[in-house]
Amino acid sequence: MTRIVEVLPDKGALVSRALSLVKEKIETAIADCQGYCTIALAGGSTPKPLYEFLSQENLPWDKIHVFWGDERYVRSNHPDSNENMARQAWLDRVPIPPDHIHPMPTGAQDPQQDAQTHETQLRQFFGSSSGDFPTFDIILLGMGDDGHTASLFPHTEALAVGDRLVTVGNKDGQPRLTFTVPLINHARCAIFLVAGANKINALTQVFAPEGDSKAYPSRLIAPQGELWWLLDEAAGGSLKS
Ligand SMILES: O=C(O)[C@H](O)[C@@H](O)[C@H](O)[C@H](O)COP(=O)(O)O
Repeated sequence: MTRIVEVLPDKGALVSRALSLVKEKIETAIADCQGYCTIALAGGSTPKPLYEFLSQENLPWDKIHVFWGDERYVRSNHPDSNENMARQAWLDRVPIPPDHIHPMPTGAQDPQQDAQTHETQLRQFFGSSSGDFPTFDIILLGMGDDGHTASLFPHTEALAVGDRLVTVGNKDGQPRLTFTVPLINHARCAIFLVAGANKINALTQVFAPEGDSKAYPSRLIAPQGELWWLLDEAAGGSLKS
């Protein structure tokens, strides 16, 4: 794993840097790999402006496949849905083929069943048999002020799932669907976008040489390729010293 940390002056600069990096990684994936790019999106508030900027780009949309690294267990038209946010901010505004958009299913009223369904969908897309882990070109991640990422929350069972691609996360008793740690760690490139002073403590714990990964699950993220941390000064300024 190669870790790159960039601290940007403010959130606007972070989003601009993220745009240039994501565009670069998309173009590299299309050129270097299989002729298309697979990108998994993060939810939450930080990446939304990035998605809005991506909607204004002229990218080879027919060579891009979009997935989500986690999803709240709500209908896709719910205001809390990560799919809904990304479609409104980006995907509904560009000519990406509809079958290039691969949302996590949440309609079975059974999170375990939907997690298994998406696992099957991923394995079919990547042609990967059970036991191995497909490689996403890009996985975008946020980090909560508790150190969670995707829907891998502190001290939950999802952190220990090592034989699946998708599992059920748990936030305060509410189910979510999430990529597992090993799936994220098989990525060519994982990119954290973290902004705001409320993330200082969690970042300090995640970057500490020693620490409790169960308490700060973002410590578990170590992709086989590149791990990028794009931070604003408010969140990551103290890490520079
Ligand atoms: O579904 C989600 O909410 C995200 O996947 C989650 O992991 C998010 O990235 C963090 O909670 C940070 O959220 P903010 O970007 O809003 O701080």
